[in-house]
Amino acid sequence: MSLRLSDVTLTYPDGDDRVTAVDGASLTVKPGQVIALTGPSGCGKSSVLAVAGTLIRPDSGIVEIDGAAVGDFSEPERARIRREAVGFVFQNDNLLPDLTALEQILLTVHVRGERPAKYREQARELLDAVGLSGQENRLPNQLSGGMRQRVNIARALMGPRKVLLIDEPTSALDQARGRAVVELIVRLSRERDLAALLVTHDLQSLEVGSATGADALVHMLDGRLLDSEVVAA
Ligand SMILES: Nc1ncnc2c1ncn2[C@@H]1O[C@H](COP(=O)(O)OP(=O)(O)OP(=O)(O)O)[C@@H](O)[C@H]1O
Repeated sequence: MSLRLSDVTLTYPDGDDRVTAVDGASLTVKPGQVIALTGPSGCGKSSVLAVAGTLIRPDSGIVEIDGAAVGDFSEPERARIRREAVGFVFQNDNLLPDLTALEQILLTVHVRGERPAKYREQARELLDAVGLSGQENRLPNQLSGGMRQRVNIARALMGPRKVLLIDEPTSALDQARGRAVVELIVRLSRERDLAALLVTHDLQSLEVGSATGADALVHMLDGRLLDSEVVAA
């Protein structure tokens, strides 16, 4: 199992009190599977991603990445898992204005303390995989919104990834481009055996249960995960 949350609860301080953002959530995402998570603003979707990606320790419950219970890990070990095994795609592409598409991807290698030169070919292959071959020397302001999001996705895939966590990837895109980005995430997750958890309000782009769409849609309300609509075998 690549990503498993078991009875996870997360609270945040709220004045003298605490607010419950995630309330006993359990979820399994298998390798090659894309599970979409949806629900009203403030229901806890981003908090689920943060816990799943080891950015926040939950109050209780177990988070397993590739079979390892990461709650037992020290902070440096959790940081290593985050750098190596987990790819994040956020709503805004967060690309650095002075770096080319290829350099954006190689930056993740640099951050891991490795020599980027060794990974140039792999970074080029990733740009090919997201449909950006020939665009590697472009700066962000020379790319469209959809292309920037593709660089963002390629960057999240650099390294020995097991889990892909995606927060509202289509919010800055029109519907056709949004659908293409979801299709891309689904295709790459299946090809690379990644467990992908995708938060979105954009239900139209998901095409749940179709060949190119998410495998299942899980609704969230007040910190709780409700039944999923379609669950792939
Ligand atoms: N750092 C924080 N400190 C205190 N409360 C927080 C913090 N982050 C989130 N919350 C609260 O936790 C709850 C869940 O927030 P979260 O951002 O996970 O929801 P969401 O479903 O992702 O919302 P949105 O769709 O608007 O991004 C909300 O009540 C929110 O106000």
